[in-house]
Amino acid sequence: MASLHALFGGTFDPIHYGHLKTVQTLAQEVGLYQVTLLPNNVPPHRPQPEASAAQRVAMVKLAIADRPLFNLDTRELERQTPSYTVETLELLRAERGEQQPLAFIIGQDSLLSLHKWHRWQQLMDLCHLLVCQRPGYDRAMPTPDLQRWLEQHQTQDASALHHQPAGLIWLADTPLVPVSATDIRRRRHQGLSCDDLLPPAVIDYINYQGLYRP
Ligand SMILES: Nc1ncnc2c1ncn2[C@@H]1O[C@H](COP(=O)(O)OP(=O)(O)OP(=O)(O)O)[C@@H](O)[C@H]1O
Ligand SMILES: O=C(O)c1ccc[n+]([C@@H]2O[C@H](COP(=O)([O-])O)[C@@H](O)[C@H]2O)c1
Repeated sequence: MASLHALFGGTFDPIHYGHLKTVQTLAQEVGLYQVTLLPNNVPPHRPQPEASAAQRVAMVKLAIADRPLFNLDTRELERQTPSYTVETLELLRAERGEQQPLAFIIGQDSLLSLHKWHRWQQLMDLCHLLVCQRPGYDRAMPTPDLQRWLEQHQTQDASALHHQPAGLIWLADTPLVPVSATDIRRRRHQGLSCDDLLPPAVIDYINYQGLYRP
């Protein structure tokens, strides 16, 4: 069986240490050798990003240049329709076959609103979910039905993620990293420093491009 392929989708407006540090720890926890960053083009459930798709990808490239765990898949940028995860996973499944273990990484905030995603119940037929903790978000699901759904899929056996193609949820024990792209954009708009929140090369790019200006 091929090894577990993990994807990490996001708007990355901009990419930051909340993404990079949590996923680096997650990779050690479950044994991931490669994590593919998947920047979306048209985020389904939020206003359009401030940075263009090209700028968001440029920032991702700078952030991962010295982090060999990560690589980049720009396929969602080729679709002008909303970047529905289920559609991207269907394409990957078709390419990689039924038996390849595939995982999609999300933060706890995304898990809590997963039931609002396009065709959300089909996601578990296509991938595992690896969920990173995030400060300020409840660990319990918003309704008893959703909590039952979570418990039906949850595993505490990391090796199962590598041996089953899809259908499991791993609630990771990753550190709480109190960084969000919203906060970074707000700090920039207010003229505040963002040192320590994202890689220096990304900060240089933001300055050079005049992004998130006051
Ligand atoms: N600090 C963090 N800890 C854990 N997961 C995170 C963190 N920041 C983002 N994520 C997760 O990374 C994925 C992509 O996030 P995204 O690019 O939207 O960043 P964000 O900081 O949540 O952005 P915004 O503040 O604009 O909503 C989402 O699944 C999100 O839950
Ligand atoms: O498929 C959906 O309906 C859907 C709804 C919300 C978010 N997503 C995906 O989840 C990932 C994180 O989203 P975001 O908005 O937190 O950057 C990103 O890959 C999005 O395209 C997907």
